[in-house]
Amino acid sequence: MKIYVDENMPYGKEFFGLFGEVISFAGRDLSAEAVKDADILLVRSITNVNSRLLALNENIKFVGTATIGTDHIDLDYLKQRNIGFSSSPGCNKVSVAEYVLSSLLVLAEKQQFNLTDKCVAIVGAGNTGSAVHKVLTGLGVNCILYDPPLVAAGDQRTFCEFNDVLESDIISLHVPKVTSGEYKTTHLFGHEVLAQLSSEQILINACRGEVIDNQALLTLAKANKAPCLVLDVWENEPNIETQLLPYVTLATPHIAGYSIDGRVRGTEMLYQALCQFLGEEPVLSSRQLMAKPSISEITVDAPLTSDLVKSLIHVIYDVRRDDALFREKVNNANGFDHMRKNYPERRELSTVTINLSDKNYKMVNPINLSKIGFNIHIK
Ligand SMILES: NC(=O)c1ccc[n+]([C@@H]2O[C@H](COP(=O)([O-])OP(=O)(O)OC[C@H]3O[C@@H](n4cnc5c(N)ncnc54)[C@H](O)[C@@H]3O)[C@@H](O)[C@H]2O)c1
Ligand SMILES: O=C(O)[C@H](O)[C@H](O)COP(=O)(O)O
Repeated sequence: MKIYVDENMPYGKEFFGLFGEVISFAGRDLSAEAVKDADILLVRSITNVNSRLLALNENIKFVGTATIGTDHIDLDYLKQRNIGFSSSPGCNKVSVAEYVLSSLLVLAEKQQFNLTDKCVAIVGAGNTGSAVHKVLTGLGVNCILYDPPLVAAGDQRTFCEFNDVLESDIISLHVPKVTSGEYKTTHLFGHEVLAQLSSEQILINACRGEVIDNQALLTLAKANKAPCLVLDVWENEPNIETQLLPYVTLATPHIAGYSIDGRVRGTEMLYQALCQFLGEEPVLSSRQLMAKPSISEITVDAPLTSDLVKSLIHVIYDVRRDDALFREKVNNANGFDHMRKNYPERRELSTVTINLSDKNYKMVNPINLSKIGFNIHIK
């Protein structure tokens, strides 16, 4: 069996080599000719899988994407051809939440505000939106949720209206790319909506670039009328509108979900889905493959103030590293993809145990370190 696996899928050879010959490929330039003899095709978000890519292939049985988003896959076409499919829902939701958390801590420090005085509107309350909700409420931050499809589906949580979103101090976007229909998300934040926001507000996009009209944003930014921006995703990646960069406070090349834990989880979820598709029992897990994190324990001997909690989070992940690297590399040839391909190791907070005394832990109310993601060991 020939299994074509994107070269940026960690442990792809280890997991998928168990089924047959693994052929790795660069995701952006995959051609129909190159995959014409694939039995299994495993991609990331940068490969469009459609009738054009699979036109020369008569054997393909299964397509998988090690990502949450599926907007690069023509699911109707796969169904028509009876090709099995799996994505990796939720694989990197914690990584995205930790990206948002780090970004807000950086902005609170830079602009000298207290996050617990702010209201965060989470647009899209699925896997990533809910993970963002969990970490922020773990810090004691007030959040509201906006998600009309979930309201229509009977989700019992409390949801707000779009007007409430526009009035929030901070807006964080977590919707899929949907190009048509009642719940269309492309240019959900177009000129008219963006023009209603003020420079006092913060707008974070860590879902898909097309959810914000980047040209409208640039026009408003040039007129000093844009909100404070955190952009991980952009229209037309990797050929993004670089004129936007000076107006973006934290800018990164679509790496919010790039903790190694999240990326490996994506591969492992595909492995499990493929085992199920082929009727085989899984024999390998990421635990057997992944290295121990370089920091696995931190001992805290003082009362946990919010400043100390911020330092703990930033020891593990500080988005300023990625923002600096991006600004340094973005104008090089293939700068956007180069940084994604060579992304420095980043672990999730759950790989770290915080040792602290019962007395010091009680001091952190209303901060809940476990909800934020750390393991806690009370001495
Ligand atoms: N930057 C990154 O690295 C990164 C990582 C993971 C996911 N993503 C993107 O984030 C998206 C969301 O991921 P998820 O795991 O939360 O997906 P999900 O499917 O679990 O949740 C998406 C939610 O958005 C809601 N939604 C859909 N249309 C909406 C609309 N018009 N208005 C408000 N809500 C709407 C859905 O009802 C759903 O609850 C993915 O589709 C992917 O594109 C980006
Ligand atoms: O949808 C997702 O899971 C994310 O956008 C994912 O992190 C994108 O990473 P890529 O597949 O482009 O490497």
